Amino acid sequence: MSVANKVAMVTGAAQGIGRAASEVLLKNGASVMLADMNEMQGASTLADLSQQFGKSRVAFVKCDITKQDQLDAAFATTKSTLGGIDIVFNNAGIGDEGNGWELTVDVNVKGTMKATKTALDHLRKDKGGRGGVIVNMASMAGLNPNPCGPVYCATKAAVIMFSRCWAMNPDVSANGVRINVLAPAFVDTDLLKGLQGGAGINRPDIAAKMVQMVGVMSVEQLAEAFMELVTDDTKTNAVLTISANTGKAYYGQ
Ligand SMILES: NC(=O)C1=CN([C@@H]2O[C@H](COP(=O)(O)OP(=O)(O)OC[C@H]3O[C@@H](n4cnc5c(N)ncnc54)[C@H](O)[C@@H]3O)[C@@H](O)[C@H]2O)C=CC1
Ligand SMILES: CCCCC/C=C\C=C\C(=O)C/C=C\C/C=C\CCCC(=O)O
Repeated sequence: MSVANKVAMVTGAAQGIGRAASEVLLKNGASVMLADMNEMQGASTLADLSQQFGKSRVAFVKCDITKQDQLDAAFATTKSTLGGIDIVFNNAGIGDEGNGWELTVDVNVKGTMKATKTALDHLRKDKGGRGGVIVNMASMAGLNPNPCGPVYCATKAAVIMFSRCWAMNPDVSANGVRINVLAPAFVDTDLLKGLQGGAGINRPDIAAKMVQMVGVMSVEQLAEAFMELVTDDTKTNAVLTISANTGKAYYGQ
């Protein structure tokens, strides 16, 4: 599927991987709603991307994915501002193993689940949508256990299983929706800088060794992998792993 003239909504789009994915969608002719809870960073990213791609194809909506009313409003605004919705990248996520561990569960698990269910309500043809594709952001940490982030790893494992169960539901495929998962290892973003700073994780010394051993990818590499899951119509219920040292591989294939 070509993304030209399609409409996408990307959560966590104000920076990092979400911003890079939004940029590549725009480069390939899509319109993009940048959804993020960080209004200040969102406004700055919107200003940059509007300058590059024009004001008519990109917009920002404040959306905390843990809040159902904000998700409902974000989807409604996407449709009214950009003329529909075809692609949803549920990318927003955090990693805090310390005092904020429950928020990690709320954002990564409950937020992603809420956003997926809301996306299905807007994309499914039997619900008035026009079909499309949902990509949910997990992590290789959801497939490979490590001692640094038990909560984070568990949340990403939940994202993988939740997404795969929905993807294989015949009511989803029969109504034109594909669901895929992106599961990267380390990427050069603020989230990784937090990990490298040792904030909110267990055994930062082990985490530092893992990062050194596995290597770090650019956000552009992630944007390219995301586009593969969006544009390849044969991909549904696919979990694309990607890491600096081993490259891309489809889990279980
Ligand atoms: N950076 C890495 O090494 C890896 C990141 N990931 C995943 O990629 C996704 C994006 O992470 P990065 O770009 O690295 O992080 P980042 O910290 O640079 O960007 C995350 C964005 O999500 C937004 N966000 C956080 N909580 C939110 C909420 N409740 N509602 C809406 N927006 C929210 C933030 O404001 C921020 O703009 C996350 O799900 C993360 O777990 C997965 C594997 C590796
Ligand atoms: C681990 C604590 C989480 C803190 C959040 C910060 C960064 C998140 C990074 C990731 O999601 C990637 C994490 C782990 C990668 C897991 C395994 C790497 C193995 C890769 C390989 O074998 O090539």
